[in-house]
Amino acid sequence: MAHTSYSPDRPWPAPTAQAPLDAVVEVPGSKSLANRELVLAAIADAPGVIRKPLIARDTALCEAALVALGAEIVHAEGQLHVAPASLGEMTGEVSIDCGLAGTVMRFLPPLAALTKARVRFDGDEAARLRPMAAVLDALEVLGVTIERENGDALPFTVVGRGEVAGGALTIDASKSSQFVSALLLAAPLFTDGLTLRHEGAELPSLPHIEMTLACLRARGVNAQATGTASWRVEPGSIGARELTLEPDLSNAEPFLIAAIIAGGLVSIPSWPATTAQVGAQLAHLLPRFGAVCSLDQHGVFRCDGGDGILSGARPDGVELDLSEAGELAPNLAVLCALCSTPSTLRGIGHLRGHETDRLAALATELTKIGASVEVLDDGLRITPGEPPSGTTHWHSYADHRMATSGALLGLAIPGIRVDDIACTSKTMPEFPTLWAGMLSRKAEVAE
Ligand SMILES: O=C(O)C1=C[C@@H](OP(=O)(O)O)[C@@H](O)[C@H](O)C1
Ligand SMILES: C=C(OP(=O)(O)O)C(=O)O
Repeated sequence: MAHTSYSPDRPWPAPTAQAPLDAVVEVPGSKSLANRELVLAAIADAPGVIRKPLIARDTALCEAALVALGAEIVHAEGQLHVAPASLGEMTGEVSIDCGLAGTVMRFLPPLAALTKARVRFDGDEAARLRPMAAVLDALEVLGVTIERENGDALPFTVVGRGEVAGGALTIDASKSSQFVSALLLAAPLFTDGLTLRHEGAELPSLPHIEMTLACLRARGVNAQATGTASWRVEPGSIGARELTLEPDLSNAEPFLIAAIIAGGLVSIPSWPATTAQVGAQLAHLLPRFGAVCSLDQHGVFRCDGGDGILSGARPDGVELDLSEAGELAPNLAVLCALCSTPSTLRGIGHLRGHETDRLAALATELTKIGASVEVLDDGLRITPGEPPSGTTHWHSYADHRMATSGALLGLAIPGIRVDDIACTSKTMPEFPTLWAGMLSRKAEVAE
């Protein structure tokens, strides 16, 4: 897999923006769609094809896990061909590396439960801190044996019996919507399907659950929300598909925000007219910071940052509820630190269980660049300050969105060094190249 030559020992000098931008950025495929479609293709009733597949660490791990469970996956001429697994026939000892991918550690255990194998899951050191209880407890309630080595977290072994009865289940998904998605994705193969209910403080990232339902329905599965926090998936076969992956709209975010900081225009082609991706919310989130956003009939999404923050035109701070769009929060937090007045981001307490504790990480790193950050129960209060001169070491915490946040700050603040830009390979190995390409395209400045 493509990696940059930067590493924690060789920090990435984040480039500053020298002029307003005029760039077209082709963003690779959606991680969330890719790993849902990979999982569904691997348990479908016939072979399928994914065009424009995402080639990144999270998808590579998902593919390897599905192959370990018996699927056949072949990359050929920019397409991915998937021959489904016969889960019920799989026996023996299987080992699955989840890396740091939430979608792998949550989506794969219910599939493992449908095998007759012992499937051990582990991942990066940081992955062992990510919440898993709701999926593990749910599988146990459904009669699956889980051998736990670390309490509620990775590593653990799923001991499959070749079938899962399904039926009615209540879980607490307040720490991650992926618990709900994980169970819904496997539910058509449960003998009685699944009637699932969330009971808990809040339910984050609702659009990601809607994405799961949409992916299931596109394959002929009867999958519905039956209330604001309840769902029903009927048992039955999962249809095979040939599909083209949409670009990752959440990974478009740092490029679009770059236009707000540097000024000028950033365009993203192939933006879907309708989509289940939460990144579509950027169309109304970015105008809160003064951008003008539009989507034309050819599928080009444009973010016009006008003169840009670098010209001295700093937008007012914002009050945002990001409970639906938590994955957009780190890059928006950076933008808040460059505003003229304080901002509050709410609805994102669950970011403590993401790739790192993102609330703590953002507070620590933004403080280094002069902001005052208060960590709230469910978010962050960010008061902009005076950036230091000299070098600032921006720590990525192995988190791709912390790394892109550092790159964004570097546009405005000289001397930012991102310690691990290569961790963007989790969902977008091309990030450093795309970033450099974007910055090399400057707007014509009228004399
Ligand atoms: O299902 C998915 O693809 C995702 C769901 C969300 O997780 P949480 O509900 O844990 O925030 C999101 O933040 C993550 O980036 C991807
Ligand atoms: C939370 C994220 O990832 P994951 O799918 O690993 O949960 C993310 O990409 O912001």
